[in-house]
Amino acid sequence: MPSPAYKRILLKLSGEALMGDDSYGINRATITRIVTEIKEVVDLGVQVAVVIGGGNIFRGVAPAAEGMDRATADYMGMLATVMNALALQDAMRHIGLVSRVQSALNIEQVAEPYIRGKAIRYLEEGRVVIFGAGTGNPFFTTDTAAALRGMEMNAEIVLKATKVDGVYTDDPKTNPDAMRYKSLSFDEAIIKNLKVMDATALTLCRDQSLPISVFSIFKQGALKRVVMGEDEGTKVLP
Ligand SMILES: Nc1ncnc2c1ncn2[C@@H]1O[C@H](COP(=O)(O)OP(=O)(O)OP(=O)(O)O)[C@@H](O)[C@H]1O
Ligand SMILES: O=c1ccn([C@@H]2O[C@H](COP(=O)(O)O)[C@@H](O)[C@H]2O)c(=O)[nH]1
Repeated sequence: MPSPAYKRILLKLSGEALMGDDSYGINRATITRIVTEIKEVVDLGVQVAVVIGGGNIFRGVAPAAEGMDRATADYMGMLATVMNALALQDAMRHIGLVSRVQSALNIEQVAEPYIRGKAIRYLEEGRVVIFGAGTGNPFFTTDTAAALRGMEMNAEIVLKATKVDGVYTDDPKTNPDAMRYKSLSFDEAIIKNLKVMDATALTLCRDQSLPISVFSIFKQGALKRVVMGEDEGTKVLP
């Protein structure tokens, strides 16, 4: 029986992926499928830390945020990720997966604060740690939070589970001729401005030699295939 390629991963889950076919919010069947896939890799002995995005909730209120002070809108976005983190934890509990939510914003009646040592301890105990509220700072994204927490957790790789099945030469949603990379370097992704992940996140990962794997969360079994080191999605490498 082949063993997983990684002992500890940082999984960045797209907030929008939780919508399933709905136009906003959290789709129950979709979140259940996603946590079931996470459980499969936890059952292989892989330590899993999760950073969750907020696009499914935040983009729904985006029209109201128009013209709003940027930092205020960003705090709203971070709170949206806390809601997703709680929903994810609840869905995990339903399938018998034990997790802990840590928030980068102090909201202690709702979630424990982010404490690096405690998070690492949870991972060593086989618990999934879900990081909410991104980095806790406006003007950043949850991709950057994934890079940051990935480094802090000493994860071997950041897995970006998103709506597309890899990094393309151009945005595949707007350019049907875009071609998918099997792998590419951080420098290439940054220089060509391939917007699948923001430049701050890419630069952080490059500087710390933390590889990234981009794959589709809609593709059944893709997470497990990436964890097993199989050919799936795109790898961004130092
Ligand atoms: N060169 C590219 N290759 C692949 N995807 C690209 C590229 N350029 C732009 N994209 C777009 O980037 C999107 C993924 O990044 P995005 O930040 O929007 O999502 P996310 O971080 O997964 O979600 P969320 O913000 O909801 O958490 C894809 O849906 C795709 O349309
Ligand atoms: O560190 C962070 C992370 C997020 N935000 C805000 O939240 C939303 C939702 O995050 P996504 O990465 O787009 O899923 C984001 O648009 C920011 O407004 C933040 O300010 N700081």
